[in-house]
Amino acid sequence: MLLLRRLGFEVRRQRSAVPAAGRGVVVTRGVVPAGAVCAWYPGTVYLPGDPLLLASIGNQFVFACADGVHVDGRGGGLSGLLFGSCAGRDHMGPYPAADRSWRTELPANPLAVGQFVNNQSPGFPSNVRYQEVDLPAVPYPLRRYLPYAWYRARVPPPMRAVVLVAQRDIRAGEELFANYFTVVHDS
Ligand SMILES: C[S@@+](CC[C@H](N)C(=O)[O-])C[C@H]1O[C@@H](n2cnc3c(N)ncnc32)[C@H](O)[C@@H]1O
Repeated sequence: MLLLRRLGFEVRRQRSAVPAAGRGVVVTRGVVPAGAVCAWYPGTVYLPGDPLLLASIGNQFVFACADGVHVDGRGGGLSGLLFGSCAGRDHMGPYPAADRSWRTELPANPLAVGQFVNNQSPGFPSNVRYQEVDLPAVPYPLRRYLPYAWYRARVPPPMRAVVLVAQRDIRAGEELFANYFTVVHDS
């Protein structure tokens, strides 16, 4: 409801319209205007060379950025444990280092569901695109809202984020589809 009031739309995980594709992300209310950020792709962020092999086994949620950085958006299993561990390691005094709730069915940031956006396919053309964003130094009191943790300790800013941007107006009832092989990088 808050999302609808603030942004004019709401997105949720739901069964995909694509047969056998599992769940996807659907606009459930309002309209996502063209150019709006409509989801975040959360996860543990791996720099090139970081050991992702074990966490990537059977994992459909590893997002490869154009520069060799990877975001592991799987909320369960080893991936989920690693995210919790890295976020716990980076906790600073009273300030959580990250929003850990994206791994649950009720993420505190309702936009942190981008890892469930399905790939375009015949009859289901893409209506969103991935955009990599390098966030400048985020003050500690605000990091609790970010669904990201570095795998590696003590990585200086910027923090990598991946968001999904609407390519056109997307109306209630429509599912979000991306092209898994197209990424835009902005610093
Ligand atoms: C990042 S996950 C997306 C969320 C996934 N649908 C789920 O329910 O967990 C990517 C996986 O979703 C499925 N998927 C995505 N797009 C698809 C499509 N167009 N057709 C069939 N399966 C798809 C594939 O199994 C793929 O490996």
